[in-house]
Amino acid sequence: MSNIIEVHNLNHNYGDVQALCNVNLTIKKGEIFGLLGPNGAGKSTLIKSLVGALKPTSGKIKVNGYQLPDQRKIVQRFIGYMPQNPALYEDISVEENIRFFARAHFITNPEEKVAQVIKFTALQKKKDKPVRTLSGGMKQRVSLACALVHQPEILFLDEPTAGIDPQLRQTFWQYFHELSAKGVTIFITTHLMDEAEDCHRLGIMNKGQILKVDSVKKIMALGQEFISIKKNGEWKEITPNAGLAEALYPYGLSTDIEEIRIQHENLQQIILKLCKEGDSK
Ligand SMILES: Nc1ncnc2c1ncn2[C@@H]1O[C@H](COP(=O)(O)OP(=O)(O)OP(=O)(O)O)[C@@H](O)[C@H]1O
Repeated sequence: MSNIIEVHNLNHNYGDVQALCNVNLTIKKGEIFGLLGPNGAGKSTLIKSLVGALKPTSGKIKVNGYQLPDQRKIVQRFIGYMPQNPALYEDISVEENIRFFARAHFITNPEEKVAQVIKFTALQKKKDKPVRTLSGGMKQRVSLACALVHQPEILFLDEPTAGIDPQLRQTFWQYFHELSAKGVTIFITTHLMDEAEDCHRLGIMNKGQILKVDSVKKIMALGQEFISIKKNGEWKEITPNAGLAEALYPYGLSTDIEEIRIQHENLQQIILKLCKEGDSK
């Protein structure tokens, strides 16, 4: 798969705050890439730089071969961006909002595309309602429809499912997988670990730096195993340094061992560990 996004030595300062420190990253065409990290890690700043909304302090960004921010007018034609807070016109209808975004992209057959995206995001029943009358989750759905109406090749989603119910989250992820299967590249930030596990690759960010980029499987493999053994009604925790068999050997297989539980560190714990390791460097 070819690289659709290339970031070299990217830095961004807001006055004294260094929000991005020497970020290097490549994103492959058609992948779902998840960017994770604690609050203030720099995720939104990176997304805003990648959509051409922020001028970097230094470094290079290439999206589909075009340089940012200089060629942002061209880049913005084939990318979609769903910001963290929906940027919608509250007093006009759902359909008029989507039409506005369609016209802003000068697409051919705007009415056809508006109708298609309303159907895709299942907004038919709400299309005539003013946005201000919608719930937060519905507004997120409209925001997604606006980001999709010009059929972008790359979709940037900044916490698209924050504050929405599990059913709608599932629907959104169904859309993301459908789009990815059609070759759309998806760059997403999330704090939700089940969503992160649905991505093809993950980037872990902290304090403006990318600490790790790898497949979900390889990042999960960084986790440790913990063994809990219940003997005579009491639990004892052991952390195997070598193999499982070696860790269990001293306990034998006697009948007074009532239960053995083996747990693997979860993604959240692995991310926290990577951030802590990064802090101590
Ligand atoms: N407009 C701004 N002016 C000054 N500092 C800013 C601005 N926007 C962000 N920052 C700072 O830059 C750093 C990175 O912020 P950013 O919003 O990119 O983080 P984030 O990882 O997206 O956080 P969150 O998970 O809370 O959305 C933080 O220290 C933040 O306070």
